[in-house]
Amino acid sequence: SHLTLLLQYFTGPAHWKEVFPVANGDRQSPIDIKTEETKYDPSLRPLNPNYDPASAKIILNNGHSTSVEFDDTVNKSVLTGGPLCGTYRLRQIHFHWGSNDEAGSEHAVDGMKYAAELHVVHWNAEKYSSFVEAARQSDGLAVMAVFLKIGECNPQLKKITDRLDTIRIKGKRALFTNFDPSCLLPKSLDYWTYFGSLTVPPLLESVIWIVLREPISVCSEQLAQFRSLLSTAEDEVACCLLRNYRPPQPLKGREVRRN
Ligand SMILES: COc1ccc(C[C@H]2SC(=S)NC2=O)c(OC)c1
Ligand SMILES: [Zn+2]
Repeated sequence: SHLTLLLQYFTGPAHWKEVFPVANGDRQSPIDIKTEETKYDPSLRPLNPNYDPASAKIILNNGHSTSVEFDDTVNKSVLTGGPLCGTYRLRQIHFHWGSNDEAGSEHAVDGMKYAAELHVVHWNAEKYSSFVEAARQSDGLAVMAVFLKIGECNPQLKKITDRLDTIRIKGKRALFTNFDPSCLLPKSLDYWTYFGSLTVPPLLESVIWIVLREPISVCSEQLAQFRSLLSTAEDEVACCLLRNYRPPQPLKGREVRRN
C-alpha cells in the first residue's frame, strides 16, 4: 500500500537521525577502511573464537535480516583475544546484502564494497549482566565482520541459505542447532579493529569492531535466496528484503588498527 511504501521510504538510513540523534555521533558504523591509514599495533593478540555448535538455537527472519540466535545464558560460545579485554559471549549472527552483487557489505575497503557482510555479535558477559545492558556500554559489544565476495557457492553458508524458505515471512523462526559459526570464518583471522556502533537503530555506540581482512565466498544464487526473504509479515502486502546495508559513516578522527 502507499502507506507501507511511504513508511519504508522514511525508515531508510537518511532519516534515522530524526528519531536517533546518535546517528550523527562520533563513533558510528560502518566505515570505509582506508588501508594506507591503518596502524599496526603489536599489542593486538590473535583472535580466539571458541564456539560450541550446541549453542545454536533458532534461525529467524526479523524483517531486517536473517539471524541465527545462540544460547547466551552461559559461557559456552565465546570470543577472546584480539583487541578484547576479557570474555565476550556469542549472541547471534546475521547478514547484510544489497539489491545486486556489486554492493551489499556495510564496511568498505578503500572505497570497495563486497557483495555481503556477516556480523558475529558478542557481548561482554564478564562486566555486564545482560546483552541489553552491555549494548549501552562503550565496551559492551564485540562484532566480528566477515566480507562475502562473489565467487564459488559457499557450502557452509548453504546450511543457512537452504533453510530460508522456511522463514520467508517477517517474524518466522525455525529450530536451527548443531551449527558452529566458525565454519563461516576465512582461513586467516587477520583483522582491522576500531571503536564503533550498531549499524541499525538504536545505533548504540557500544561496539568494538573486528573486521576480518580475508573474505569468504558466496555465489549469486545464494545472495538471491537472501533477497527472496520478505520484510513484511503475513497480513501485509509482500515486499522482498532486497537490501539492508547502512552506508559508510564519517570516521571523525578515529584510528583503525591492524594486527
Ligand atoms: C539493541 O540490540 C540490537 C539492535 C540491532 C541489532 C542488529 C543490528 S546491530 C549490527 S552490528 N547489525 C545489525 O543489523 C542488534 O544486533 C544484535 C542488536
Ligand atoms: Zn549487522
